[in-house]
Amino acid sequence: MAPFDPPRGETLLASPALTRFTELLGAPAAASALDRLDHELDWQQPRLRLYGREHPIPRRQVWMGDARYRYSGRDFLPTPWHPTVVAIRDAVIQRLAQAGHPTRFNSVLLNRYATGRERMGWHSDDEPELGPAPLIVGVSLGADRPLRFRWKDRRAPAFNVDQPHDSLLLMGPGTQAALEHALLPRRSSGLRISLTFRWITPVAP
Ligand SMILES: O=C(O)CCC(=O)C(=O)O
Ligand SMILES: [Fe+2]
Repeated sequence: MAPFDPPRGETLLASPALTRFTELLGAPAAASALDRLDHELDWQQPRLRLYGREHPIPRRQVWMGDARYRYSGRDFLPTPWHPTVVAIRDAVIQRLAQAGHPTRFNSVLLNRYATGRERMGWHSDDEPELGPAPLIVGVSLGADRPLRFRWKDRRAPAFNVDQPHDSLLLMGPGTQAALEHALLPRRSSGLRISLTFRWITPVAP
């Protein structure tokens, strides 16, 4: 496969699959999605316990979708789907289907980074309710902040993946088992909103 075959995306890593697609929504729709999400969502800044002390997370977030989820040992009820998020979700599903990855999502974590100081620390999205080999898709709107990856077994150097406005990054099965990722602080950067779509195994009520 050519390194950049637009319908199939740009292969950044073959195994596990890390694939980037650009121009997901198109310029006018992407600009209005960024603006609507920024203004219409009830952005939260929960406090999390870390090494025995509580800190507000260094960004804002909204959990959205159909499935209850557990985070830091607590159960949360997600916010109902916002129409802009439904439109983005459906564009993601369509783009991935064209690329040969039929998939579905029942939840999304939206992250809002107001400035380059806001960030997300090293982690893998490997909670049990995501299943053994989840497929997770991140959509980026606004400032281009690279996602940094590092191998858990240090088999190769860490690397950055650029996440331009209106792009989609597919983290295929096996990514969370082999790699961690982080959104590190940047000296100067404007507003960025990311949406990471997942399938959470529904828990019995
Ligand atoms: O904002 C980003 O690009 C990273 C988000 C992320 O890793 C997550 O939501 O789990
Ligand atoms: Fe993540």
